[in-house]
Amino acid sequence: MQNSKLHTPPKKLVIASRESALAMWQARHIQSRLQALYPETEVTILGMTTTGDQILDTPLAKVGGKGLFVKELEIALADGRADLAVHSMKDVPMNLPEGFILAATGEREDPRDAFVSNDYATLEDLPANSIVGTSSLRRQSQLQARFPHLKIESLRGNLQTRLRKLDEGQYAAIILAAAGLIRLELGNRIRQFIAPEHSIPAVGQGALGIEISADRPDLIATLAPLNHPDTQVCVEAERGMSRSLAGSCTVPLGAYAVCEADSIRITGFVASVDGKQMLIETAVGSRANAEALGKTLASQLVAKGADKILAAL
Ligand SMILES: NCc1[nH]cc(CCC(=O)O)c1CC(=O)O
Repeated sequence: MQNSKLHTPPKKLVIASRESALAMWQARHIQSRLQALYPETEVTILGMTTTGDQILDTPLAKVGGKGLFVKELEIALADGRADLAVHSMKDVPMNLPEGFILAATGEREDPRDAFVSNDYATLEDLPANSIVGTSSLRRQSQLQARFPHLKIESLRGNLQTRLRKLDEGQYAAIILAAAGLIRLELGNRIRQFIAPEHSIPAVGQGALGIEISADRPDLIATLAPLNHPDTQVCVEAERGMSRSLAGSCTVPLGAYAVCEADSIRITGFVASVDGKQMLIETAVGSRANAEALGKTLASQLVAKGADKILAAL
């Protein structure tokens, strides 16, 4: 933290953000942190629409995945309209395009998936053939493994859109990330938090990513105080696992890491979409090499046959 006193921040900082309510909450959160750190700096937000926000009728797995939510923001970073972009880490591709780096990982909110329903208090209460909305293959596979009698249907759109579709009666229940609901003060919509053992979260779920152009190394010291070291190493381990398995939102895969004193404990899974094949492994290793720990976990999964499950997709 002494750094922030020693180094001179820029006079202006522009934050690129998607315009969804959650993205804007996250951008404003980072804006106020920066403003508190650097009262002399003018910190503004540049709101933008991304391709991912526009294609709402197709599951993400089919339209090309995570990159769709970050590309327009990266163009703004590259051409100097913005200095930093704030993302949900979950939406950040495993490999950033050349010329971009993650400058900081912001503290994780609750990483769990949440059960949201107007008619049922828990997943266990849903009658056979109930329609559950989610477009995440990760959520689908884990739900179907425990509740093969449920029907999963696609559900896209930002949080408000998804809640509206639930309220219109198209679904008996939907599954959302608790983090987004909590941040938008919609935590009262959560009927049940699904334990990470039952729904292993998405890589990076609940964490924030701060991306900059690799041509702006001057910003690294400016943004360093936003980094949350425990979140950073855990997300690094999760991303190491996913990267190693060439993971994206096109495959049913998840990983969740927690810090324990000097080590990290990470649990990850790979499954078939119907959840009938499900591999879950845990690895514990040093914080000092989080990415390598993720790779170790990936090789444990591969040793159990993960590559066969992934190839069959
Ligand atoms: N894929 C969209 C997305 N990206 C981040 C979040 C939630 C917040 C987070 O994980 O940080 C969501 C919505 C959801 O999955 O319900």
